Amino acid sequence: MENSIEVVEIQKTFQQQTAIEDVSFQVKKGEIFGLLGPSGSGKTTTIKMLTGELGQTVGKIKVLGMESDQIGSAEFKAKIGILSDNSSLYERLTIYDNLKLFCRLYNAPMRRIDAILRDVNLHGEKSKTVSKLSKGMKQRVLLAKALIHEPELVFLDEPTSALDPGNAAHIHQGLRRLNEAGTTIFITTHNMEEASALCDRVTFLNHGKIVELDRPGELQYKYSTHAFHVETFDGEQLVINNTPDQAERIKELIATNQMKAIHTDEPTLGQVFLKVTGEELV
Ligand SMILES: Nc1ncnc2c1ncn2[C@@H]1O[C@H](COP(=O)(O)OP(=O)(O)OP(=O)(O)O)[C@@H](O)[C@H]1O
Repeated sequence: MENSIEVVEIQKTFQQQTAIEDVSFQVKKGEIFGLLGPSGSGKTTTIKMLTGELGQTVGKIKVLGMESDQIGSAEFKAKIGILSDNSSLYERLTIYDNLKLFCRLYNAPMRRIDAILRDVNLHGEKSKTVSKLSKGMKQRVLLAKALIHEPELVFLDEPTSALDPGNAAHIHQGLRRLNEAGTTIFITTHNMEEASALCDRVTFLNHGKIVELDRPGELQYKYSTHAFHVETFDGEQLVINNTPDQAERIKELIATNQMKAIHTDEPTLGQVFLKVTGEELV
């Protein structure tokens, strides 16, 4: 399958400090790929290198077939969307007028505005002035701005960090629809539930290095003890190994009507991160 992003052994050093060290990965076309890591692990630095805002100190980056010398060009910018800390809006204009300006800038059809406003749950608020919006509302307008020109690849740096659970869920739905229509999505987050729910594959970044990369379900399986946690009607909590010699025990609990509940021992993605790095993802 074609790759939208190819990163080979990159390193980024700021003065004396190495922020990214020997990082390699590929993002397939049409994938939702999550870059996960705690604060300071290098997520934003990675996005900035992928979008041309920062150059890498060492290594090779290819995005949508373009190499470092073309990354950041007008042709490149027309094909990607970015939501980051640096994204900004015209505070004195309304939501609608902001999006109208960005439509003109990107040569996107004006009819996109209503559709994108519905996706970010702001259709009823389009006449409001940006300076009067809450942080979460501004974040949603910024997301609309990143997507207005229907880019084939979008970079979203913590897209739902300022949102309440209802609006985060609405954005997730919108991102899934966008992805189903063919857009590749590169997302950074330290929200493990968001990553599990959205991403086809995730990579864990810790102190600037990749420590895992796989499908969320595969990582959960890999770091599971594969035991069953059983609760009986007597209130007993049992841990039974998933091995052939333990099958009789489970059969007996069911046959004697003692089995109240049974769960597998799959860790959450956050617990996997803790197991891999010894650090909490906060
Ligand atoms: N312009 C810069 N100059 C010097 N150091 C920098 C610069 N930008 C980032 N760093 C350092 O690089 C490391 C990675 O920072 P980065 O912002 O990429 O982390 P992050 O994972 O995005 O964190 P957060 O989740 O808090 O946004 C940090 O130690 C940070 O201090």
